[in-house]
Amino acid sequence: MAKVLSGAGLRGQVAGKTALSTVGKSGSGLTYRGYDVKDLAEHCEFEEVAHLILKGHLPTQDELASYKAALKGMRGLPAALKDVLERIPADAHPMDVLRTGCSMLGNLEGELTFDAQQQVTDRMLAVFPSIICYWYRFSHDGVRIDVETDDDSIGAHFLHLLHGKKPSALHERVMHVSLILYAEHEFNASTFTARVCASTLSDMHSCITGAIGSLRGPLHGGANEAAMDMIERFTSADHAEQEMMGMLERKEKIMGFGHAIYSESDPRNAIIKMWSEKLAADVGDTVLYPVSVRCEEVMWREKKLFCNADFFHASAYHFMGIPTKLFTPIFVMSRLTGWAAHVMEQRADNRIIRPSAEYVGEALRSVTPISQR
Ligand SMILES: CC(=O)SCCNC(=O)CCNC(=O)[C@H](O)C(C)(C)COP(=O)(O)OP(=O)(O)OC[C@H]1O[C@@H](n2cnc3c(N)ncnc32)[C@H](O)[C@@H]1OP(=O)(O)O
Ligand SMILES: O=C([O-])CC(=O)C(=O)O
Repeated sequence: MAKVLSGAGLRGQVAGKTALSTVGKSGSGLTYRGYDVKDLAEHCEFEEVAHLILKGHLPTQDELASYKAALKGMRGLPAALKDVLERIPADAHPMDVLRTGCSMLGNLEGELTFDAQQQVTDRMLAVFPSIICYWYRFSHDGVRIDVETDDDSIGAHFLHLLHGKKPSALHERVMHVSLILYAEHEFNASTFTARVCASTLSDMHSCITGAIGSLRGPLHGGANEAAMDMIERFTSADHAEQEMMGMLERKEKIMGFGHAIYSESDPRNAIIKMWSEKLAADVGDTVLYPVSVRCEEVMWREKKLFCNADFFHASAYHFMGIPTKLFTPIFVMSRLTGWAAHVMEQRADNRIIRPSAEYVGEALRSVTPISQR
């Protein structure tokens, strides 16, 4: 049964055109430029998908090699950006760090004309893992890390900087899958933020900085972090069930479940769940994965609510030793591709986005002089 899309939150209203992805179309849950996300997650590396989304086609072997080499060469941080990152306290939220980092990059290496849009996007793609890990390691471990690794991929670069050693092949593969799953999703809240900003003919860094702010909230990208905070409180599957029933009775919102567009499942869930199970076996987990599975069962049985892309990302990232507060920044490292491609698409056929409001305030009245109020 299709979800009824109407009501508040602009639900069900077409707000523009896109050739980038389809969300919730029957027969293919999610496609990027016509390719099923399942197919992409099975056969591709994230950089191939980034190339597809940003440059319009899946790369050849040579194109991929030169794209990766170009990205590898752009991982370094300007000194002024390092200075800024070193001043941000350890208890800041990493999403705020990334928002500031992106904005500062716009001051140092601004997009002077739209001809530079691909170049500034590639630079952000290469440097976001460096920004987040440089700040994290400096503020938490007191070390100034060298961010210019020779890792083959963005995901491996991130894990290498975070843990100080090259990741295993399994972890690198999971990062590819995760970044592919998060890369693009039509007119979600953060992408729409980016498009609204783009429609004023603003610069790429402003569009992306705004989108990071929208992704941060727990109703959107922040749900992977919120889901982890919840599941790590549960000591067993039975305990999870008992607590979930209480939360449902109290009508609490349970993060990582439900979706604005999908009605019965999020096609990304089965994929990340399968990798979470593999990682659980790899680390010998006997609690977190069974807890997560029970949460999924209870929510479906009680409310017909299903896991969205965020829920099994929580356990998967945890099994790879990633601190919970870095979960949503990983989403940014990936969704940047979708955001930037939407900015480019908006610019290519632009009209300022400016809807109307239904006025529900006071009728016309006159101002009483301040002495008489
Ligand atoms: C990658 C992503 O951004 S995916 C989304 C990540 N966000 C989350 O996981 C946060 C939790 N989920 C939610 O808050 C919502 O499901 C959203 C924001 C994703 C979608 O919101 P909406 O489209 O407004 O949800 P929808 O209209 O389907 O809600 C129907 C009912 O189910 C309830 N519901 C929806 N999701 C949940 C949930 N996770 N837990 C409990 N109840 C829920 C709603 O409160 C609503 O109840 P009501 O009719 O009594 O008011
Ligand atoms: O589409 C949405 O509303 C949220 C979502 O799943 C995403 O942005 O990946």
